[in-house]
Amino acid sequence: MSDFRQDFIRFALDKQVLKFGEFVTKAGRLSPYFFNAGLFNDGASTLALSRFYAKSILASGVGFDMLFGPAYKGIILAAATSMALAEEGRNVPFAYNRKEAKDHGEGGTLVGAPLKGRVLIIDDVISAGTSVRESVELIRKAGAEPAGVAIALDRMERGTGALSAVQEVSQQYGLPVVAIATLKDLMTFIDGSEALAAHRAAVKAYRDTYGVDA
Ligand SMILES: O=P(O)(O)OC[C@H]1O[C@H](OP(=O)(O)OP(=O)(O)O)[C@H](O)[C@@H]1O
Ligand SMILES: O=C(O)c1cc(=O)[nH]c(=O)[nH]1
Repeated sequence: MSDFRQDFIRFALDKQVLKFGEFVTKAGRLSPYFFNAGLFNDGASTLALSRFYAKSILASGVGFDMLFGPAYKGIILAAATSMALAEEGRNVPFAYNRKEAKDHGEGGTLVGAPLKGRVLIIDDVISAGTSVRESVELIRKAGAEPAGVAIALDRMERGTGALSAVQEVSQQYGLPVVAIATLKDLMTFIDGSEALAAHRAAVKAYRDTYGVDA
């Protein structure tokens, strides 16, 4: 595991964004861990998070001309990541959408830079892939080209079929999905931590039941 992925897991645990316990996922599964990106909720943690996104995007080599953040959580993620990319010498425009169309002023659902060229979608997690599907439609409708999806944590678990939602998105749209860290990275981290030893068996059992191969 490259260092920034390990650092990201440590950071998410420190901020209690990543927690162990018993959580019900959107798919109704009882998960021994949960990632709540809404808890990156101050300036310092958002700055650190945005730098992790920028690192993983640049390390992936994915080509893109601008960022798109789906409402609501994607909005802050796209804005913050654009700042971290600018720090790295990549100043790219960003755009986002409103969940409900505005019927006065400039109107519509799209805000920010005009969607054009290769657009990288920035979100926290992919569960069923709904948010990505909607983003791809918006981007194509505007005459631009989806370039990929950047997320924070890939849980690497099956959707309704044999593939994970991340793999389905990749396959269906031919888009690379770039995650700062994956369940595999989390398991490597747990294996190296005595303090987390008590959670090892539950996470492994969950992966054995619902997981997909890397
Ligand atoms: O792959 P999916 O099934 O779409 O699930 C993932 C999406 O769900 C959450 O957003 P949500 O739509 O709940 O909106 P929010 O950003 O306003 O919380 C999350 O931020 C992703 O965008
Ligand atoms: O599957 C989900 O609903 C889910 C899992 C997770 O770890 N984090 C999240 O925001 N949603």
